[in-house]
Amino acid sequence: MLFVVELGTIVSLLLTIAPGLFDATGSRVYYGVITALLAFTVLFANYAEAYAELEGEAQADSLRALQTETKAKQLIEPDTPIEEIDDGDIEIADSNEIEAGEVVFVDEGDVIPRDGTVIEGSASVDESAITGESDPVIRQSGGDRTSVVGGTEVLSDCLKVEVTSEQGESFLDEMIGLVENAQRQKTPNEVAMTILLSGLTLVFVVAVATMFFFGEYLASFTVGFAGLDIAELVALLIALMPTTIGALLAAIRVAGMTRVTRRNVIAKSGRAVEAAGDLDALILDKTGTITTGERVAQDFHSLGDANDEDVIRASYQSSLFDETTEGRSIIDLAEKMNGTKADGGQPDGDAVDEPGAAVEAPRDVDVSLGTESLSEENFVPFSAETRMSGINLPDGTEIRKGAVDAVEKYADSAPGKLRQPSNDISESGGTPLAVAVDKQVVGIIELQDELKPGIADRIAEIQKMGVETIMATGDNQRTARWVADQVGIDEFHAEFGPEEKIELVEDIQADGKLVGMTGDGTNDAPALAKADVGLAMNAGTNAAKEAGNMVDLDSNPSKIIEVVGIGKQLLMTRGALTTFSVANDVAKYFVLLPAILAAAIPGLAAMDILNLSTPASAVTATLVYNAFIIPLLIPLALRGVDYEAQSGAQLLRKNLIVYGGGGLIAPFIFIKMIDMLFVALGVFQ
Ligand SMILES: Nc1ncnc2c1ncn2[C@@H]1O[C@H](COP(=O)(O)OP(=O)(O)OP(=O)(O)O)[C@@H](O)[C@H]1O
Ligand SMILES: [K+]
Ligand SMILES: [Mg+2]
Repeated sequence: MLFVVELGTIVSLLLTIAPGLFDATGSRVYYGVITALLAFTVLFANYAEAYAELEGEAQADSLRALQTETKAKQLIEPDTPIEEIDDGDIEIADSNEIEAGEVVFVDEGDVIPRDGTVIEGSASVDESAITGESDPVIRQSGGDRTSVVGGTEVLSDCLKVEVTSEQGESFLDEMIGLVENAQRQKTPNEVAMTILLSGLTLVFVVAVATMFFFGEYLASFTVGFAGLDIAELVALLIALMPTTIGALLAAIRVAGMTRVTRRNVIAKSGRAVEAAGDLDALILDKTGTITTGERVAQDFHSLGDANDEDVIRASYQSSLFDETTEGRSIIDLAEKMNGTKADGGQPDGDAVDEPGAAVEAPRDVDVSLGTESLSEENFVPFSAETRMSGINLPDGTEIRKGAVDAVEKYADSAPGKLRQPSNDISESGGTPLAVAVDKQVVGIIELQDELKPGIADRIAEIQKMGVETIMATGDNQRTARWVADQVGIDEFHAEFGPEEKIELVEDIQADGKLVGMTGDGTNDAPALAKADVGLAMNAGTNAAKEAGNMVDLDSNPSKIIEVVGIGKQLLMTRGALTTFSVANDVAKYFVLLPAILAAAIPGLAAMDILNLSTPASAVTATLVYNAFIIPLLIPLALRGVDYEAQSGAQLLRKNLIVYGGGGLIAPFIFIKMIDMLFVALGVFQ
């Protein structure tokens, strides 16, 4: 399209130099003015594109500024336990010399040399360099918070990190490349739109060319009419072409991506942002997305012949090497209860973590937690597939804890009483974990989580946008139902492992729908990769970050709700400006046609509702409007049209009225005003 405008500019430039060319009759000044206005159109359209590229460079530069060179403490013997590491075990190296697979020690105050996975330790890390968020975050081995980003600083405690990326291939390097690329790359919708615009352009070229020959034909028998003016026909062609939207497409895309980046989300492609705006369904997991994810042990319940001590001891032992949030909290609670008497919380001499610390349910227990002989080799880590974790004691005793249905299947016998207490826990939104010793269920651990503040409102907002909300959780049916009811989610699936999550994504896609999903775990990675919008958490695992097409640097899974809003706004802005642009073109047609053809067909004067001073003034005023509307609309393209959560049909209607109606009227008003200005200034008289 821009090419046609450029050609038109050349034609009118030729006329300016040699006004007699192509039998034209206008003055050199007139053609000069037309040439200048066409050149401005080209300039403004290029400016909008160039702006898009500059913005991409600026974003890439700000990411580049985060890359720092530091010293790394390489571990000579990677297996050295973290608490035994001293100066003799480390070798200082430049961070750029470290290779993937090597293990480094990062102490309090050190900068993490490169991206990696925490393999031992738990520390608070200042990630403000990449997230801008000043609150430190916890990074720890095991669970879903294992990934660390090079350039961030350990504030307290220390970590053993296995480096996962080669020099120049870190998360940031990759993001820089993606951001630079994404700014230039057209999205599939944009490509489709460009093809449509090119098609329209072709139709207009043919139509206007036909008009020229029609003019020649009229001239052959009309006295005093020498044919249509070539420069005026070029002006008509360019006024008719949807130049406005063509020029603004790139700026609209970049503005959308910039808005996403400002929310601390890195979108790997414009396509991802656009897809977010078109989502039909959104899959959210429960723990950590709808709830805070701080699923903490509150109480132990014994069942059958077992007593509280048995349950606490078994829970404690099975959690000793369990580095998940749940596992750590079980250890905390068991240590608190051990040595806390019901009569006043007096410690009785055994190991007490925080003397006098508030305990939810003080018990009269004194458990020998019996951990002396346990070692990590006997530990059975939690997995989302088994939904259990545990330990095998040296004497052969097997202890398992996990989701009630999973433990029931695993155990030989479950006391009949198991159902009632676990249902009670679930029906208040808690998660019961059944504990089994030698395949006999001995009790239940009560975990409690909290809903994220404001989550119900955010879900309602998504639903208002016409997006179906689906919760898929590994937790049990009752807990899932309770949470789903609390937050008003449309549909929920419980007891879902990673396989079922992928199948769910595929099932929805099979209906031709676009699906979004958030996740952080290695187990979410396949489903994240499958989803049309996969928002991975920066704090999550590296597998998830690679699989998703967006990464949230703040690791806030409900951020996808904002991304959906931004995507919708992007699509709406594009829709609104397209409507406006096309309506403009229709209006310009009715201004120009009578002006250009009046000499040939006097009857057309009736169409000239604006009653413009002269045909030359009409052509010039239209071209002024056509060129300057582009820079005038750049701010709107960048800011985005006002947006509120509404269904697609409502939005479409509003769009048509505001931007379609406005687009029809605006040219008439402005062109008339420019014409009046010309009259006042005495031009074209
Ligand atoms: N450390 C653990 N040891 C044993 N069982 C666990 C542990 N953590 C969680 N579980 C049980 O396994 C179930 C499945 O966990 P998973 O992480 O797949 O899903 P979730 O965290 O409950 O839910 P979501 O999919 O919404 O994040 C949990 O609901 C819980 O019953
Ligand atoms: K136009
Ligand atoms: Mg989980």
